[in-house]
Amino acid sequence: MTTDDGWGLDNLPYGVFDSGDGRRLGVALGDEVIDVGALAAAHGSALVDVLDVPSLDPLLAGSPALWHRVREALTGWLGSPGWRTARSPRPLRHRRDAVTMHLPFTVGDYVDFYASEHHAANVGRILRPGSPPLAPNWKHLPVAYHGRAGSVVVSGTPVRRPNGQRRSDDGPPTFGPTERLDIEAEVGFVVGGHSGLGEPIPVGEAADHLFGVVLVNDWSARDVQAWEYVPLGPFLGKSFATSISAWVVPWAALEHARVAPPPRDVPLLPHLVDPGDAALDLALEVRLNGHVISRPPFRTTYWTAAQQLAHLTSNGAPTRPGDLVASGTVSGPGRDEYGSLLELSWGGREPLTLPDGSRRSFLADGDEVTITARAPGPGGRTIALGPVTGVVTPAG
Ligand SMILES: O=C(O)/C=C/C(=O)CC(=O)CC(=O)O
Ligand SMILES: [Ca+2]
Ligand SMILES: [Mg+2]
Repeated sequence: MTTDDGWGLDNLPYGVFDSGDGRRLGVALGDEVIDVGALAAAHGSALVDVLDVPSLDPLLAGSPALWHRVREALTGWLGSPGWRTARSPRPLRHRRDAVTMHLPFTVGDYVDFYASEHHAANVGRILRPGSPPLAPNWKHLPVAYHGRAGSVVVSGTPVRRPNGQRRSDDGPPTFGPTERLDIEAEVGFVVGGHSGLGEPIPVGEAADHLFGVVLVNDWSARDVQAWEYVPLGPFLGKSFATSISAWVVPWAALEHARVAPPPRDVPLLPHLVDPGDAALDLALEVRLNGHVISRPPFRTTYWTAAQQLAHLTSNGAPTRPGDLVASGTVSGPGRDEYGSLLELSWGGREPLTLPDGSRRSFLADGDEVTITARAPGPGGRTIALGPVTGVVTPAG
């Protein structure tokens, strides 16, 4: 382990691992996963109640004060010399590449935003040429739809090409394997605590409800989506699988990544005016079969997590621990900064050529997609996020 591989003490992302005898909560440190339940037990800490458990759920149900206390304790224990030899009920350390990772928390409600202006404008240009790239509402509220929590899967889960109904140019629609299977590189916010029915979260308090961040690949079947989504929005074209990284980076670890969002072009209604440093400087990288195909810069995203949470509760809708709020596809202004193949191949009209000579507009069976990210940490060090990875398997 080097001190700046992004997996140092400044990060300590949470995950659920199994080293052969069941699921346990851990944190990643270097190339190891630390059994935090065993660590808390070794210190005789009452935090075993939320750490010696098979999921992040108990911690997510707690308060920001508890999240802070846990992080302080972990940083203190793991930062003290000799921690590796502490007497513990079971091994404290496992190699990260030798354990199986599971979904780290029970996903509550899943909402998918559309917060990147570059992405939304590109999609408008590709799918609705002749109309303004952005709909009239776009700069007044963060557009979103409710997704399907039950098909959120952990990184590494194979993604089967979905069947669906597609439009046909010269006859009735057909049903079969999607021919336009796409990725969407996104950032997901993991919500903790509760906000009650009828109790909107003020934009200035939204950060108190953000436990951490995952990377998301919101796999999308573009042909199914295009045919089905008028007028109610995405349904089966996006509900077959959404992959999230196994590691949840604590919100507190991203303190040094907070930056000002892009300038707002139109005045916002008061409930959406967020604090000046509410955006995050995350540099994403998307690989297809090992080759980098895009580097989306999350800091260019127009709507922040605080605005998304304020908007989604502004009608009094409650939140629950484990809600997943995804940013929507992250695209930057550059051609090599787009977060979907729809944009990278410009609607399929300009296929990508991979270094092995093969060409792609959309995904082929056997393709592997991996998204990672890095953020600035304290002292010039970095914080690693991800990976979220998945291989496409043939339709059933
Ligand atoms: O504007 C459209 O017709 C389609 C938009 C999307 O598919 C984007 C979406 O689902 C949200 C996102 O990830 O940005
Ligand atoms: Ca999406
Ligand atoms: Mg999806």
